[in-house]
Amino acid sequence: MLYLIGLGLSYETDITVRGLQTVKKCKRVYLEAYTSILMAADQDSLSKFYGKDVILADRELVETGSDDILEGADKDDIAFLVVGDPFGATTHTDLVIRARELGIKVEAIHNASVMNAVGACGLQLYQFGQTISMVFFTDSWKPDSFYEKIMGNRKLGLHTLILLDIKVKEQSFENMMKGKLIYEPPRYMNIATAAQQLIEVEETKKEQAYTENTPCVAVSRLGAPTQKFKAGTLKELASYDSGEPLHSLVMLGRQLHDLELEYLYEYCDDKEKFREFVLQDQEFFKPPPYVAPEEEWSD
Ligand SMILES: C[S@@+](CC[C@H](N)C(=O)[O-])C[C@H]1O[C@@H](n2cnc3c(N)ncnc32)[C@H](O)[C@@H]1O
Repeated sequence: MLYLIGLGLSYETDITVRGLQTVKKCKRVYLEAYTSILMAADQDSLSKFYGKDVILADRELVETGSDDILEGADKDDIAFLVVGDPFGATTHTDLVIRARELGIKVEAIHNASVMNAVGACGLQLYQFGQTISMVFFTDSWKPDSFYEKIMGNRKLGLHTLILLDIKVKEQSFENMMKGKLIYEPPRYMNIATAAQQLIEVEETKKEQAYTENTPCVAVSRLGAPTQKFKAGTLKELASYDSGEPLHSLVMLGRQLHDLELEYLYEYCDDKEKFREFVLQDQEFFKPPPYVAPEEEWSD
């Protein structure tokens, strides 16, 4: 059996009881180590906590070497650990499809994910539209397909959860050209970079999917002891020091409920100013007032 086990967001002890019992009985335990990190634990502390070896599974192993992970899983139990929930954000459906092809049974043991824990900032999950991902821009590569998705969400008045790039086991262009297998230190996008890149894209597109005064919420280290939220405009967050990773950003939609706004006041510098920005931003994509059709009266 292949078990996909969610680890939750921060501590080694965030695993569920059933998840832990399962890990303990598995012959091999893999830790997916490239789409997220546990902020208060690592491979060694997990290994110690479970009392068994934990094998790091990088992107290459998961995407091209999945048969190694699945070897023997028709007879033995194998665990594949995923930070958050196995089906949160980046899903591991490829691995499940491959297991099915090989006749291997699969079971998922779920846990909290950024996709639901983000509700801790006070915004209601029901009011979110499509989630988007933002990658680090380079001088020559600035992928901006997220812009249309934000536009779509904002037209419907919905909030947008923006997940930020993580770069692990990346090679520099120079080392790649020289054929040297040297990896750069891991990089995690912070809130200021994400806000600056959003502003840069709007300045290029000029379609006003949002403006630099659009209110957003910075969500840092959800579920960790140092969890923090900051509400402000994109421009304000473009110079915000968000500290250690991980971070996500939420851009507000027009349909902000009064209770959501009241909750956010706790995280902004100036309530009145923030409220003004919210009201101003709600003018975008506001549907025209309803006009009843003229009734046709016939004698
Ligand atoms: C590709 S997603 C993986 C999500 C994970 N499987 C889950 O279910 O939570 C990784 C991105 O989600 C966001 N993220 C994940 N955990 C977070 C946390 N605890 N606090 C803030 N953002 C987080 C970050 O932007 C990070 O780069």
